[in-house]
Amino acid sequence: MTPSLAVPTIDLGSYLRPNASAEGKAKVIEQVRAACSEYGFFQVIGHGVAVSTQCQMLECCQTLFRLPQEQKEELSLKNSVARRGYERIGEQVLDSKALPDQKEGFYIGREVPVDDVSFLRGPNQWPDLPFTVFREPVTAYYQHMLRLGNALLEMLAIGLGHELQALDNFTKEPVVNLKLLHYPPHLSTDARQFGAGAHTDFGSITVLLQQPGKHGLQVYHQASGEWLAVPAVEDVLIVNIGDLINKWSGGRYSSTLHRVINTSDDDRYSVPCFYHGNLSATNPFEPGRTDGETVEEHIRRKFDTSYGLSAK
Ligand SMILES: O=C(O)CCC(=O)C(=O)O
Ligand SMILES: [Fe+2]
Repeated sequence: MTPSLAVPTIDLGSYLRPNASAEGKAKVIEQVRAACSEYGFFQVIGHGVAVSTQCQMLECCQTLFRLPQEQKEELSLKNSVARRGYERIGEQVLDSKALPDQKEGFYIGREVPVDDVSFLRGPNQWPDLPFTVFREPVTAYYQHMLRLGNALLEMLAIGLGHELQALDNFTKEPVVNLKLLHYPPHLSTDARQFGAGAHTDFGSITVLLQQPGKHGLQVYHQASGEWLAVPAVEDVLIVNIGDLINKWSGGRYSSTLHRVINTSDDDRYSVPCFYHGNLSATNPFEPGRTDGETVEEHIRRKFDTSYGLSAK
């Protein structure tokens, strides 16, 4: 691997701080713009999420995935119109040329009343764990992701030369989903086996929390043709562009291939947060240009393919 190549690290403090100067904000926006066009990925510090909040979120992963298998299966996402709940190992195929993913997952999103259920909107399937052990810390982390996601979208929009009002419809009641993930130790010697096969993310942006020291994420760098390892470091979150922003930015922001091989000899937990946006929104940046597909149509297609619900 070329030693100088690495996914850039950006300190968001100069943008997010309440008294941030216009100059400080402009610098962050430019760093984000440059990272999104070359890598489609960046590492963030100064994001405002306390280390203790991150640790609690990762502990929730461990507690959840250690529940008996049948208890997890009872919460299967297949029983949920809103697509909340449990995905067993091998249930998702992110790369159709690879073997099924060696990971189990659990989707949690905004809690919507039972009488208003539709695709990606509805109640969560909470596991039978004490409120303070699971639901409370997960909900607290979710609120942070919502705030950070909205701020990142502002930076992206400004970097593309748009007014913040462009985001108004798109960020109204947005669909934002956490996915708790568990990768068991990687034992297979088959080169087609990954924890998560090579894929681009479906939605707008993803903010990823990794368990410190449990490395495994690799990002494809188009210009050099190399897979770059992104280390799992305490208090560093990873941000990447999804297919929607790639399409809506006319390819100026790249939604980059990435994959996971758990290289840690141990269980690996991670929590991506997928910011999809308002389900009925279309391209907020250049309405009328691109295909007019709504967020809902796009995400439904991607979901159905990767869970084998429709012809590939
Ligand atoms: O677990 C990770 O580090 C990344 C997971 C991922 O890329 C995904 O779920 O889309
Ligand atoms: Fe991903």
